[in-house]
Amino acid sequence: MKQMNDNMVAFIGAGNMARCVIAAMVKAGYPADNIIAANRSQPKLTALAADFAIHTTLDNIEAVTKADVIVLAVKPQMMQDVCTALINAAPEISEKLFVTLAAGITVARYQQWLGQIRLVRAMPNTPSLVGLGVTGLFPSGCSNYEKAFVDHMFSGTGMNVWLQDEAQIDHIIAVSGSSPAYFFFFMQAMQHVAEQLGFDAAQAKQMVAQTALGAATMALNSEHSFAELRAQVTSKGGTTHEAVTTFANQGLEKMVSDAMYAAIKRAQEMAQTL
Ligand SMILES: NC(=O)C1=CN([C@@H]2O[C@H](COP(=O)(O)OP(=O)(O)OC[C@H]3O[C@@H](n4cnc5c(N)ncnc54)[C@H](OP(=O)(O)O)[C@@H]3O)[C@@H](O)[C@H]2O)C=CC1
Ligand SMILES: O=C(O)[C@@H]1CCC=N1
Repeated sequence: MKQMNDNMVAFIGAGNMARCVIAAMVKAGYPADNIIAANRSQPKLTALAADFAIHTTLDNIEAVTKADVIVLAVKPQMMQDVCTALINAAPEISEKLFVTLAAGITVARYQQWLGQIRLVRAMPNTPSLVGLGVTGLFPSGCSNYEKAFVDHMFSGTGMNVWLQDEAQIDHIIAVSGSSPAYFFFFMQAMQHVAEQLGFDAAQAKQMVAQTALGAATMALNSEHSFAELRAQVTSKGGTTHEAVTTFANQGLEKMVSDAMYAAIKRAQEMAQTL
């Protein structure tokens, strides 16, 4: 068995999420020399090589042939074509460990395309880029060493959550995979109003992001529930009460619930159709 950091990890697809995971791995001390990224076009590879000194190639087959661990990081709609091309060109890769980042593609589907592979479905999120992500992990057919390796591989992304049931991957998409976008949307709306109120764009963005960071840091370091932390801000008869009541009256909780269930429904639909 190799030492963990001696495994060669190949990313197939070098887009947003691959970059986030690679950044987290390298920052956590994974040797850049043992990471290779393949992409169908050059620009993102050039940037990854410049930023992290990893190996890169335009040839997916070259990457998987060199790898011990193959990370599938293309869009779900591309996945079947990519997997089929890989297995046809290099059937021996079915003995390697696979990790997939894709939403909405089940273990059963990968097995149709690639055979009885050992696979971890991973669901990271973009804050992995700064080591403050959450990654859901669901293993299928893996050894304890392989699970330990994947845990190690994602340790720099932030927080790993191992899942017992494949359906929970769709749930973690709603809770943490997609949710950075919810917070960015909320912050975008706040920035817009801050600008209407006369703050310049850069200042408004910084004030909103700093407040979000402060609130999240308080919550992470506090025993209090979100409701209790909210109560600490909300003076009786004061300004916060008016703002929060406006959210409540306009159905914020239902809107959040509807949005999260819509994300889950979409993942389930993708699992039926891809
Ligand atoms: N973004 C996110 O927040 C999250 C994404 N995911 C999952 O991660 C996966 C990737 O998403 P994301 O990084 O956002 O998508 P991107 O579009 O940013 O990245 C996909 C990359 O795949 C490349 N690509 C496409 N076809 C091929 C091919 N045949 N061979 C090699 N490379 C190819 C694209 O190249 P090119 O540059 O030429 O287009 C692109 O760089 C998805 O399956 C998604 O479900 C999971 C969790 C969170
Ligand atoms: O939007 C998507 O489908 C991907 C999966 C989770 C975040 N982005």
